[in-house]
Amino acid sequence: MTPAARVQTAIELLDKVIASARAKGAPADRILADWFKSNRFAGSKDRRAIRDLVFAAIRACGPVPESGRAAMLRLAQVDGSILPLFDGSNYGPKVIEESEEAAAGGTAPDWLAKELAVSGIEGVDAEAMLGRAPLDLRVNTLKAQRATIQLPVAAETTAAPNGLRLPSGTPVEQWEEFREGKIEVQDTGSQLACEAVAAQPGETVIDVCAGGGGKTLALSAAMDNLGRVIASDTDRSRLSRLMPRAERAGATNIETRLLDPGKELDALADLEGKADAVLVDAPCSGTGTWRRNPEARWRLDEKELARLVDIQARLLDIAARLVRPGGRLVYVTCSLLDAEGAGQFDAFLSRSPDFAPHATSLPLGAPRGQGIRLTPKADDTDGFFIACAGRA
Ligand SMILES: C[S@@+](CC[C@H](N)C(=O)[O-])C[C@H]1O[C@@H](n2cnc3c(N)ncnc32)[C@H](O)[C@@H]1O
Repeated sequence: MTPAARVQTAIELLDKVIASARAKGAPADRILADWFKSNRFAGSKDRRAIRDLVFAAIRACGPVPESGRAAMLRLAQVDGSILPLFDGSNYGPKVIEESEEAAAGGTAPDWLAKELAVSGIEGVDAEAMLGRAPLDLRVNTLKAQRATIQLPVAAETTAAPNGLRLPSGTPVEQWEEFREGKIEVQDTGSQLACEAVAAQPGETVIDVCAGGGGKTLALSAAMDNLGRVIASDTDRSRLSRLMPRAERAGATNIETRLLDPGKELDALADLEGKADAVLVDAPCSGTGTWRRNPEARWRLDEKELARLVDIQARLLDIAARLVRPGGRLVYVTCSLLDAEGAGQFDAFLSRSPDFAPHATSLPLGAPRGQGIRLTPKADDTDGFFIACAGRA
């Protein structure tokens, strides 16, 4: 493909990404993967170039762009090499007309940029939310040790006790060490959220929003397979991915429970007041993960944020009932918004006289409210809010 044809293809894919974000449909990654699968004429260099163009254009636009072409014109304003490719050549984008306008830049749609600003994220902190994420691994201590594991390429250690860092795009999923369950792909922030649970061998730990089990597996490893990890979620398909992963990781103390939305406690009733620790890795806006999913900011609106804030509050109250006296509750969101983080946790503490905040000591992050916040800018991790409270 010519460079101009790659730009035109990226424009057409951006149209699909924008439409999908508006309809809350498939993410950009999936849209690209589907297109590459059904357009085999695009070689690996074309695919890489198209992918880079699509994601660079997404990052370059703040609000949802009018069209893929407007998004590419915005990228052309910040990357001079693209402008001459609007040359009207065969398969290339047509020449720019005088009346054409580029999409607006910025970090996010205005309302969201304001929410971030009142949460202390603006300027360089906001820009870093759209940087590129490294590839972080967690060495699974059920099968290997960070100090001795041999990997095909050299990796840096991270601030997480079992963490390693590689350049993004390293094909770790093809490595034998991955297939053997010695390593898991997990962002450093996510690993530190598991550290905050301080799960001990022999304990009963509930991971209320376990999803595909990224954190569940880390909890099980921390417990050396001793005790119980109960992994629950309302999403059957996510939860169904957990047990095959647990098998690969050699994690044998995990049980799963599918929850009924609105009646979550029904499937957990036998554990009321019994858990040593309950982790609520709550559904959230994901504003901390834009480095990986930059178009996620186009999916969110005020109504959706309010819906998530309500669910988080409800899940905190459910989780509180599961904690035994003397036990602990850990609240985590991969969001940088106070409404989902410090503010949400303060509100929980003020309506829960049985619970008092616990100091959380982590090697990264800065205090925010009663918890700790990790940011892409300061910590080079996904953005996270992490807080812990103990039950009297
Ligand atoms: C941030 S994700 C969890 C990620 C997971 N803990 C991990 O580390 O891979 C939030 C999860 O909450 C789940 N969820 C949404 N509503 C829920 C509810 N009412 N009860 C339990 N889980 C819920 C979602 O299905 C999603 O898997």
